[in-house]
Amino acid sequence: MVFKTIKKFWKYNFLLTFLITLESGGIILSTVYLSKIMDSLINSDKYAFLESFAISLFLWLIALILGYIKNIHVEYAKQKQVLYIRNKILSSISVKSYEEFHEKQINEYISWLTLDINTLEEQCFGNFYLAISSFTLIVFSAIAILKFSYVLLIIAIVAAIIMTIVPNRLRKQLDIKNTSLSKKYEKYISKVDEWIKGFPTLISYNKNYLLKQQLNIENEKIANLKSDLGKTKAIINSIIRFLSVVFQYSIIFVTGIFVLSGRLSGGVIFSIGDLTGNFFGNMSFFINEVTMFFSTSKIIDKINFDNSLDVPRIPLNDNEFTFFNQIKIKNLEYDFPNSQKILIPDMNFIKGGKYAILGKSGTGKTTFLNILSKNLGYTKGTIEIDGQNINNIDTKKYRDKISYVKQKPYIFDLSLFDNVTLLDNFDKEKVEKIIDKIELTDLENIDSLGLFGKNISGGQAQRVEIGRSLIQEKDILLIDEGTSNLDSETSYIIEKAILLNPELTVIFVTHHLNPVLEKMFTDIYEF
Ligand SMILES: Nc1ncnc2c1ncn2[C@@H]1O[C@H](COP(=O)(O)OP(=O)(O)OP(=O)(O)O)[C@@H](O)[C@H]1O
Repeated sequence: MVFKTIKKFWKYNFLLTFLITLESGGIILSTVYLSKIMDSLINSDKYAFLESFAISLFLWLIALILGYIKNIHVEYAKQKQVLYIRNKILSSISVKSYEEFHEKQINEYISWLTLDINTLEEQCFGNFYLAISSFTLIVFSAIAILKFSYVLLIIAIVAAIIMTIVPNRLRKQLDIKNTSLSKKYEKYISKVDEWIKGFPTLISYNKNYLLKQQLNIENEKIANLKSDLGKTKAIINSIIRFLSVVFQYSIIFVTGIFVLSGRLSGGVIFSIGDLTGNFFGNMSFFINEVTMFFSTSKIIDKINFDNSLDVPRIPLNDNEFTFFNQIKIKNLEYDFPNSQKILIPDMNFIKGGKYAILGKSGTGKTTFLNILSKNLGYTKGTIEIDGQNINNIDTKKYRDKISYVKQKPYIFDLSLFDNVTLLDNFDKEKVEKIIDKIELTDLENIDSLGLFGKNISGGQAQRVEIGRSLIQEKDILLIDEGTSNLDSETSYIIEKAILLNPELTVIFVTHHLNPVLEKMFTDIYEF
């Protein structure tokens, strides 16, 4: 994904490589002029001294200006590319079905969008531009060294090869450790989320200490992994630095011999000192940067981007789906991955009918509603709507006809209005009518209901969920104990309003069937 991104933004990257190359050229050329400055001093040549001094300074200033322009654009290009990957991650999540989404822990997704993307930004893209800069400095230093003596260049090249090969095995270890740290972070976020959210429960059982105890176990694991990773990085760094010092001194030694034997002028020793410093310094930077670039670019590869291709998935059946007559459930069975089996009784739901589903806890009522709303796919038995198996109906079109009030309502950190409309453009009057119907007018002026509905009661949250499904005006309404937290008077008012809608087909899972409303149901099924 990282390479694809770099390719996609090739114009920026090409421009930056060009700027970096010019900057590096300026730096190295000014260094070459150092030997000229020294030679002019040795020869007491005033004019040559002034000329080479001015050129060297001028080249440095140019390199500084180019560096400034480059730095600004590096940040811009980095952000563009990170934004692109963020968007790709969001697309890959957005196209997931209910089942696909639940294959992973929710916090893994959060980790992709926070920790992983930050690692990419800092360590991967950051190192990419640094590596280009180091590489161009190495190449220009090599050319400059060649200008003085090919023997010196041969030593430099041999050194470069050795420095690249020696810590190779350690580099592979670094890859593995980086990937396992990223996975550990995903689990860590899950744990933090789990125990922080559960803290109010811990308080009421006087078990506050569990928060520290449980999270400290994870903290220690992360700390150990990080220090282990740091050790590997430090060893690689030290090996490269050691080799670079050895080779740098070798070159200065050989240059010294060449100067003493008259093959090179005395001033060269000054340039060669800087050039080898540049060559080996940047060689060790380059190796580190490339190592980090490759090891962190793999972090994002665990995300399956294939499903986020810009083309939409091909619908199973392109025909508009309309519900005319009846839904038939026959021999339906659901097997959970842990081999838990749910057997669902045969049922018929006629259009406009009102149905109650009763049954003991754990008998599969929620599972059935999840299958009927196409959240879960089924393999055994059939669900037919007007004779058409729902497996053959395009999921999006199917959901345009069906609303599902879940057992546990989810409230966003938005106003009541936005929570009901889910940011859709509904007519204001229509929304107000619904808010009135679910008896929540007193919440209308609150800025936000709070994350997970922390500013409202459990019963109010349930009513928001009901309002959300009613405003959509779908043909079929599934309710999973949607009024269980309401007082009997409010639940009576709301249930009655729903049951009085002649167009709506209602399938209502409940443990508290109101005896007065019982006669309004077309049929009652028992699980
Ligand atoms: N993701 C899952 N993996 C494995 N088993 C599950 C999963 N979800 C539910 N179950 C099991 O399936 C059974 C049916 O659960 P379901 O939530 O459908 O029951 P229910 O009738 O709606 O219960 P309640 O009335 O308490 O809401 C339960 O025994 C539950 O343990």
